[in-house]
Amino acid sequence: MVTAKVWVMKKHFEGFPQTSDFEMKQEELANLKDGELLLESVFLSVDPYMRPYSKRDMKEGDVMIGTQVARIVESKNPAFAAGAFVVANKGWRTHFISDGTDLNLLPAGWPESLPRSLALGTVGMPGLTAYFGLFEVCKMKPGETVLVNAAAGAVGSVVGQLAKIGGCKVVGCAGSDSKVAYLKKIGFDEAFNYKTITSLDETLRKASPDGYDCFFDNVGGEFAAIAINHMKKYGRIAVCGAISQYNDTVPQKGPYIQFPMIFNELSMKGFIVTSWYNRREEGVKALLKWVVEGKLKYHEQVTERFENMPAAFIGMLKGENIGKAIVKV
Ligand SMILES: NC(=O)C1=CN([C@@H]2O[C@H](COP(=O)(O)OP(=O)(O)OC[C@H]3O[C@@H](n4cnc5c(N)ncnc54)[C@H](OP(=O)(O)O)[C@@H]3O)[C@@H](O)[C@H]2O)C=CC1
Ligand SMILES: CCCCCCCCC/C=C/C=O
Repeated sequence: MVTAKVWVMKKHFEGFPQTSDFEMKQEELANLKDGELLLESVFLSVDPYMRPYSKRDMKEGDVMIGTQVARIVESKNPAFAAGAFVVANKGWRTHFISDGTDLNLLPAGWPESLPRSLALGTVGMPGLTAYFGLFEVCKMKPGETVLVNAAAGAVGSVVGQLAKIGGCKVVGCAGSDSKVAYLKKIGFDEAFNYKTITSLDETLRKASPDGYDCFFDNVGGEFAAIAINHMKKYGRIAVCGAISQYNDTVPQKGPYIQFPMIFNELSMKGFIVTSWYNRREEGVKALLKWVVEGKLKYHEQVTERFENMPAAFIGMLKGENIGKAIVKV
């Protein structure tokens, strides 16, 4: 009999999540039936979507939602061998049982030199968000200028690098000087600390006096309200996230966007990455290839121990991560 540790959301978050909103519990797993697998989580992901999705989809006492890279400990399913690694969507759990239908094996030929945790980051859901958001939603073209916020994070750092690979000028912002230095290191043309500038309007104008063709928006709120006025004619905005609003208890009221939308004939499209998962394999293959070739750099903020899942989640929401926030069990 295997005992799994799980983290439940004890209480719905009010404003910023607190460690006291979580509780660690134990779950006894049943013996395996034919066709089933026993898996242990090796790396778990903490992501911004968990905050708004907890409000929309979860009730108090539910196991926290989330994905993991897991190792198959025991298999009674001929399609999966013990020892193989998969990406699963089983929530904050150390161990779980699956019938295999909801698992994705790591791509064949995953290089030994690459951390498997990349399957939760640059070569996983956040990387795919950047890939489909930039190429399909923004419809980025060579020679254009791309703006991205939360640029040093899991999605933003890939957006900037893919835009460079695609022959664009890239402007990014992040919340600390060390993040700005990281953006320069991975090839951003212009980068600034949005917390220390005196005027976002002036900074955006200086970084690209002609404006922006594409705006990959991870932040929403006031930043987006100002950035929209810097779009070029026929500019495209991918509404990917709104992290500046996830912990609000009172909804923000912003300036209205109709004038810049009309006068510059802008396109603005929200998207959810999983809607593109019919092309997941294509995206994973492309991202893995760029990583292996050294064209797509990655950084991970690894928190040790399953016990620290809530701290890692809260830290990521506060901006403590450069690159992808990961927990190593
Ligand atoms: N639509 C989709 O399918 C998907 C959307 N997303 C969205 O993409 C965005 C980025 O996600 P991801 O890359 O995983 O996360 P990150 O790795 O970027 O981590 C979150 C970052 O957000 C920044 N941040 C936090 N609060 C604020 C704030 N008030 N204003 C500005 N920045 C803030 C912090 O960086 P800093 O120090 O720079 O402030 C923090 O490090 C999120 O909005 C997320 O919800 C992600 C995946 C899929
Ligand atoms: C099969 C993997 C499921 C992971 C769900 C990820 C959904 C992300 C959508 C994000 C929205 C905003 O952050």
